[in-house]
Amino acid sequence: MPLPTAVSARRSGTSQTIVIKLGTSSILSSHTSQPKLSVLSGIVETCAALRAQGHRVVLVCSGAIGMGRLRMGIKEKPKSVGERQALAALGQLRLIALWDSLFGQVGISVAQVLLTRNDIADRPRYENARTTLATLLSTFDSIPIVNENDTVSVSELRFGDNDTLSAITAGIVDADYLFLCTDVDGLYTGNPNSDPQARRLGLVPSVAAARRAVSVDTPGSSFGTGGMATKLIAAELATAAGVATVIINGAHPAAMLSVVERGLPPLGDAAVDSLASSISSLGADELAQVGAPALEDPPHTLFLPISDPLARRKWSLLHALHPAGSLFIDEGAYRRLSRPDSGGRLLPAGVVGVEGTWERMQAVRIVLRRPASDSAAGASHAGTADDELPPPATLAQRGLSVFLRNEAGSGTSTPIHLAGDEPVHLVPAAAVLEGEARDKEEETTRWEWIEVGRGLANYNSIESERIKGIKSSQISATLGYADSDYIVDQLALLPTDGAA
Ligand SMILES: N[C@@H](CCC(=O)OP(=O)(O)O)C(=O)O
Repeated sequence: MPLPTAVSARRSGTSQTIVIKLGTSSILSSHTSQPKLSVLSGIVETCAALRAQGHRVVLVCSGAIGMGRLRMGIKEKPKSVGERQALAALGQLRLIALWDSLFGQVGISVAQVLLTRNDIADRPRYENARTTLATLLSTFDSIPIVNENDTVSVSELRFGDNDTLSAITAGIVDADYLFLCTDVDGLYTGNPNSDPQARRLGLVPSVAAARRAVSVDTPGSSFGTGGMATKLIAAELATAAGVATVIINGAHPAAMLSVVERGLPPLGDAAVDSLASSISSLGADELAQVGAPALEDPPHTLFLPISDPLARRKWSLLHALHPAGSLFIDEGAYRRLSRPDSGGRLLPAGVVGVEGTWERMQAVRIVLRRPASDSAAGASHAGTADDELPPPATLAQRGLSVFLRNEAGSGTSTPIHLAGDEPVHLVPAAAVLEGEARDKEEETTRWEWIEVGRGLANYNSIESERIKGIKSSQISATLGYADSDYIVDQLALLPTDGAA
């Protein structure tokens, strides 16, 4: 089915697609817990004005749990998952009813879109969500209001925070702008309440540079799930998809009109270059340049879209589709994949292990297994609960158990944010593949596991397990059929720091 114009006519003329993310703190008062009606009305008026200028608007709105607490008169934060999910069910209804009534005053139809990661887990479902959103925007000229489907989402299929959800939504609808509304004026280098040197970043050409410039003590979204860390992740995801990302104070929604009217500075502009260096060097004089006068009114932080964004399919593969498992590859396979003529296809011969359960055409992680250098091994294991690898004699009896951990060591969840400076390390809790006989040398090798890319599986996980390590010419004899010579297609490699 051809895509409606909202998605296909990207950046044509002056009509833009604008995603606005509203956190709980933007819509509910932290003092009274009541809806900020004047702010909500301002958002409605701003959306109406943007649409009158020919733009399309998508809202990503938090607050279901907060509204549920308000409705049920619950003062404390809910502790159990069940309570949070039930309160979200009670509150989402109120939230959407409030928006429906406010937008109804200006004749705009709104549509509720509740998503879990599962809903965009594979290519067909991702395309389905894309078509639905595009149809809502174009055919029905409405404003989709997106939230996580908190009531049914289980931890491994959660987006986790609506900053990330909004960035993924922005990628799905090919947005031009993503506005992350919060309760401060932008991204600060420190906490302006306690640090007189703290500056608001104005124009940010590189999220990585901004990350180096910003201390962890930055304010923002103190009443919601996401803080500035999740906003930076969202900015990185969205700018990689070619979406200009703006952190702005949600208390003054009309400011978004000025930002869109002004447009983006020309890429490669000298001012942008000088700001790029000022942010990364952090000198006091240079920091004074951050927050250029052009961005003072209205105050905000603007992350420029990267000039050569990832192609849509590659972006969705790396950042939106939910990987159902992992294929572990050897260094030879990784070298072949890194060649420009690899065609993004992986032969079964280079696969040394399979983990997870998936069907054909689901996304899988491509994980490089290589002997750990001493320093890398030390870094990978620092601070882990399972610090010591099991002794070699027991390895063959243990099932493969790996968890993802980023450089900051922030836990065991699977991060979807993988385009940063550092590769994400898979830390082996037991560096052995289940049921696999290892020779002495293999058993004593300490492996390092690095996610290097993602791809779409041509064979399901059971088939993949059976054909791993064999030549393509043997697939037919092994499975009784051979639908493809390749175990994975459409493989996209992550940016690396020289993993091979
Ligand atoms: N989905 C949840 C909010 C999750 C979230 O990220 O909240 P916030 O940090 O306020 O944007 C809800 O509607 O309550």
